[in-house]
Amino acid sequence: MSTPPSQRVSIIGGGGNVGATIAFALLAKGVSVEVLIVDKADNAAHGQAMDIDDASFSLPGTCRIGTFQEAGQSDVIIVTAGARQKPGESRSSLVDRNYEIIGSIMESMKPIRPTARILVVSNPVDVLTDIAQKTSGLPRNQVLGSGTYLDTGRLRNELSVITGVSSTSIHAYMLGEHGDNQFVGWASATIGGQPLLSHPKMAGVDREAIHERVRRKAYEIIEAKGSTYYGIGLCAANITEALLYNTSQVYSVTNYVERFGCYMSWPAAIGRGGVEQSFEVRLDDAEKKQFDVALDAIKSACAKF
Ligand SMILES: NC(=O)C1=CN([C@@H]2O[C@H](COP(=O)(O)OP(=O)(O)OC[C@H]3O[C@@H](n4cnc5c(N)ncnc54)[C@H](O)[C@@H]3O)[C@@H](O)[C@H]2O)C=CC1
Ligand SMILES: CC(=O)C(=O)O
Repeated sequence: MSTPPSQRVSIIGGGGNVGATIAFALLAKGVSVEVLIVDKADNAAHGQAMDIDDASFSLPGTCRIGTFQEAGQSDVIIVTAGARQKPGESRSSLVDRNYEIIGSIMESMKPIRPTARILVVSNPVDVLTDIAQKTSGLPRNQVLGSGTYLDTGRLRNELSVITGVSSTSIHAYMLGEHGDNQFVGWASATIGGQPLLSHPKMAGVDREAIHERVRRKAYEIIEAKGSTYYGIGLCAANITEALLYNTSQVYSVTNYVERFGCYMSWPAAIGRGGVEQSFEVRLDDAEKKQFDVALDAIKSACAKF
């Protein structure tokens, strides 16, 4: 396509696996957007941008390499830059390596367009989203993270196999933290208006085993192939689509929840302005305890920066 589309999405860290996969997923979904790949590794960014743009010949979007200044003027800025987990390593252990990267990226992009929306994907995503908001200076609703959207997809796939219902028709969320303290919102989960737990095929199911498989899925993939990128590629593309097309889709993203007093992975409606509504989710007593652990972990990590 010779004329770039009018909306621009920049991916900082797009020279790496996650950023490049998000770029490809956005274009492959048919989103009419100019994607800019920005990375401190120029050569990797150049290569990824050329390779991804090769896929655009039959699509409405385009892809090219970009600068930090151009990224700062984009409609949506996606951050995937930084270290990733080694096998067996937790997401939270990345914070010391990644928090300075987030701060320096925000500085390099300034002045940031006041209407830009920032989507953080780098880990630990809940804490880094808080740092991105503070260092970018943008309003809280315009700075969000991919949160437990990916974990929610993993959960719904598990539940789909058990119940025989499409994962898109199962309303169940992984909540709290995109990390070891994520938990399943069993008490609020429904299928077709019916509580999930009253579905006949859920009787006798080992719920703790499901929770553990979802919680450990990233570890398992990283152990086997070094990193994860396809799942998050599509999740981030879906969130970006909601931001560009004002769809008000509900995803469990990292968003600032006023009543919790911090960023947390929690269901929210996403539209052009960023986070439009954050929802109250009914928790049972066991889930309330898990919630407290996740809240405490995020708050104490954020307090260090
Ligand atoms: N939130 C989620 O669900 C997921 C998050 N991730 C996270 O995404 C991040 C990226 O993972 P991968 O793409 O696999 O890593 P990668 O190593 O393939 O790519 C990281 C890229 O960041 C770039 N980079 C580093 N510092 C930079 C800076 N200051 N400015 C610009 N670019 C910079 C590197 O040059 C590299 O190209 C990790 O933190 C990982 O944990 C990964 C999968 C899922
Ligand atoms: C790496 C990571 O955060 C995930 O795949 O969930």
